[in-house]
Amino acid sequence: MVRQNADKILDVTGCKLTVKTALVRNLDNYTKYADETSLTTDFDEILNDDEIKIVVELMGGIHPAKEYITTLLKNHKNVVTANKDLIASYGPELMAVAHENHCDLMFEASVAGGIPILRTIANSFTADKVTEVKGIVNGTTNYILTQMSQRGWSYHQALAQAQQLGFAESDPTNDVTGKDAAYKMIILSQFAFGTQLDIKDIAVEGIDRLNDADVQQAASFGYVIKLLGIAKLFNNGVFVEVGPVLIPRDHPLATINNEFNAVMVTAQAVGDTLFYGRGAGGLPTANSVLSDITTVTKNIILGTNGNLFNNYQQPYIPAKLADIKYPYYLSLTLPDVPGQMLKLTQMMTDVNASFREITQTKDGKIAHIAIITHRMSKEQLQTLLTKVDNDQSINLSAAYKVMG
Ligand SMILES: NC(=O)C1=CN([C@@H]2O[C@H](COP(=O)(O)OP(=O)(O)OC[C@H]3O[C@@H](n4cnc5c(N)ncnc54)[C@H](OP(=O)(O)O)[C@@H]3O)[C@@H](O)[C@H]2O)C=CC1
Ligand SMILES: N[C@@H](CC=O)C(=O)O
Repeated sequence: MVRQNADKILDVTGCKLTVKTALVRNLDNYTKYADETSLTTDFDEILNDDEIKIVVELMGGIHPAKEYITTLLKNHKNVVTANKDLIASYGPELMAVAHENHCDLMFEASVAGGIPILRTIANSFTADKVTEVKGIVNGTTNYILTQMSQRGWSYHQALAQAQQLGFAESDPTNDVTGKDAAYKMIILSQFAFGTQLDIKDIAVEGIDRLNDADVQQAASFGYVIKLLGIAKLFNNGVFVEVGPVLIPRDHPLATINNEFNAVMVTAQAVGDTLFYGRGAGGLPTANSVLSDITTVTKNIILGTNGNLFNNYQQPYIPAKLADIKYPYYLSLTLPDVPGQMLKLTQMMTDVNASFREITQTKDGKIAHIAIITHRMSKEQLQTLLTKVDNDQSINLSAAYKVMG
């Protein structure tokens, strides 16, 4: 992209960009690039090169990326990164180092790949109050769910293909367990609400324990299951969660397939807005990296480096469990003997919850029950789940939020 769009970049920024040096671990693996850029295994070669104004970190992981970026910023190099693990965990610390050293630290590609969502929230929602950001922010899991439901692929076949296509992280554990989406939701919350959450503050569930039976059951209720990140204000308290969610079939988020991502930002004045695009893959991600690089370049020309990518900072006040309300999908099995359903109904009544839809199928002496509840608070849900957990005969396999 730097080469192909060199003229346009020159027109817009006033600079010709060149990829001068690439840091690699093993020179032998990268000889095919040796003609177009200088390769090194020595980080100091980049650090001490005064001609290099912007360093792009795309190695991933926390270490040594954090140490490299800190050293670079302290040595007045601007940094662009796509590293959500690092920014979610140490973003404010690194941004402070950038600011102190009058450097830019930008990370548009860290959330939703090719969708320019961070700069949009930072610039275009400044004067509005964002009340919710929710969406599909992991391309790998959305690709897996799509291939499983549309092509009948197995989970492992779909994951292997997502790795092959370059969507998955080098270790895909964070993708499938929801941790990658959680990191992205932490960054989105920084921009939307100004708050810095820790991954420990967030309930995170992935698709690795999702049952095909629940996908089918959700479909017969009229829903599609997607791995959704939700960051929402309830009475001004912040609630962030990642997990499988039942989305009504006709909702825009239900139609997002493959590696595509979509982020819905809701704000008081503007209402709902939806941003859609490829959330993973080399070129879409490169577009976001290049948008950061060209922004930093313009700042270098204007002498305006050192402004924070996100200026909004607020204390983190968690939402109260009693305020967080959703309908829930519950999937349970219990012995098909008289009195069991009555017991379950009593447990629901005890926590003031009620059924919106319920279906029962039988498999020998076991009854499978799928329920959609009316809206209930997280506090009610937790009490109900504890009651179910304490009952030896009832086995709960899924408790997912329902949208709408
Ligand atoms: N893939 C995607 O769609 C997206 C990725 N991202 C983020 O972008 C970053 C890169 O992702 P991706 O390209 O998929 O990851 P890969 O694992 O495919 O590539 C990482 C590269 O970094 C190199 N590397 C790792 N550690 C070092 C080191 N210590 N020194 C030098 N080189 C190193 C690896 O080299 P080697 O050949 O030696 O292994 C490899 O070439 C990650 O932070 C990821 O989360 C963000 C948005 C989308
Ligand atoms: N592994 C990530 C890549 C982009 O962030 C994903 O699948 O979304």
